Amino acid sequence: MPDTAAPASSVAAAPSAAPSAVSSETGTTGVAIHLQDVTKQYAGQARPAVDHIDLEIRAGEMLMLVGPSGCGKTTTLKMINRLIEPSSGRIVVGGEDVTTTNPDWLRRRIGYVIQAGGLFPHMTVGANVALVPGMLRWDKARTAARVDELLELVGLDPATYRDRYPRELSGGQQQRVGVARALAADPPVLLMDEPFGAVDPITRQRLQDELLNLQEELGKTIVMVTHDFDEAVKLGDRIAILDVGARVVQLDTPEEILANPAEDFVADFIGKGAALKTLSLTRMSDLALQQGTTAQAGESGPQAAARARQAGDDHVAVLDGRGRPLRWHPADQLAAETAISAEVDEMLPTLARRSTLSEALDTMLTASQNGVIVTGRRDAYLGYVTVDQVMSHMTPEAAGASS
Ligand SMILES: Nc1ncnc2c1ncn2[C@@H]1O[C@H](COP(=O)(O)OP(=O)(O)OP(=O)(O)O)[C@@H](O)[C@H]1O
Repeated sequence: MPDTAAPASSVAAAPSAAPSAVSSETGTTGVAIHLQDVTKQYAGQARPAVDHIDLEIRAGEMLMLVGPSGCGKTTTLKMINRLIEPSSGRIVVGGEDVTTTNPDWLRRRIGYVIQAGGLFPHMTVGANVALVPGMLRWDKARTAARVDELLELVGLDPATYRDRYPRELSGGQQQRVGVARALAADPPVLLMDEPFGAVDPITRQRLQDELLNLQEELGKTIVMVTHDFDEAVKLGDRIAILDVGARVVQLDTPEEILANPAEDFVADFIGKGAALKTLSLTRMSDLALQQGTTAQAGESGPQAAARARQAGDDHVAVLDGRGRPLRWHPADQLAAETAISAEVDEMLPTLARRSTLSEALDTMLTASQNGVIVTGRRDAYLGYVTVDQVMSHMTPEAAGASS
């Protein structure tokens, strides 16, 4: 992957009239992208890196590009925002032929995220996120509000992180800032080139979950290059499997690719574990969530305890003011708290509703808990599932049926 840092003009987003808020009501949602007979011939290379590719990416979908090293994934991705100029063919984004568009303008309409966030080390987190608003000449107040809103959106407390430098953040936090920066001007399209390639497996899983939750809220069109087929299965609405010259060997849902690989090439690529991987296709959202009793920090303990007793629950999920889970608390102990404390259990096992059942089992085993909390948009509590629910879903009789 011939990539190091993103040039300033490639970091993100939308035309100057873009709305300033990211929310399901006002946010810009995805648009379709169509690569029509696109070829890239690099100078001095015997064969085109991308050879007459035709690819339709649907509005609002997350499309994963996978394939062997050097098959042209990154070249295909970068032609969409013209970081690489196609040699021939047409690329249509949101109904508009962008092959003739001013590339700078185009790159502001298309968010771009690379490994480790591609942050500028000499700029604070806030300044990194404010890059595109700066280019679009937003005024100070609007930019500052937007920076805080985006940091919040990607799960970083603005007051804590806004003035830090990238070196003062973990890899996962840097990656979140990279996503915030790419979303700054609310672009309809996000291009992601191995965004989670540089982080450890646990952080990677968390970032994937966060991206799924974020995407549920934002509905962008996301095109992502990954080396990791499991990541493609987990995140992709559809997966494009490419061979040399970016030949599209199969373009379909993860379920369909695993069940019916189009060619021996695909079967080899997805590996012998395909049958097992189908287990990873069942998501938490396929299970009936248990609602449980919830209580908000600050409210009366005895009242919450009484609600739990009435519902027959011996534990209560304590939530913060935004509905995010803080901890599990034994109901009988709550009865002694006049106002329920906002104490956080750092080890509380939580998963996004689009996480897979194998991840749920992993999480429960790691935390030695027999249940896991399921969160949705902005990490808000949705309910929980128990280890028994997960196990019963994994028995052969349950395959194909939803509980
Ligand atoms: N700037 C360049 N000049 C010449 N050849 C290049 C250039 N960039 C990429 N290539 C070649 O084009 C082909 C496709 O490269 P590309 O980076 O798109 O593949 P990829 O599938 O993303 O690879 P990887 O998975 O290893 O990142 C490779 O053979 C590569 O060597």
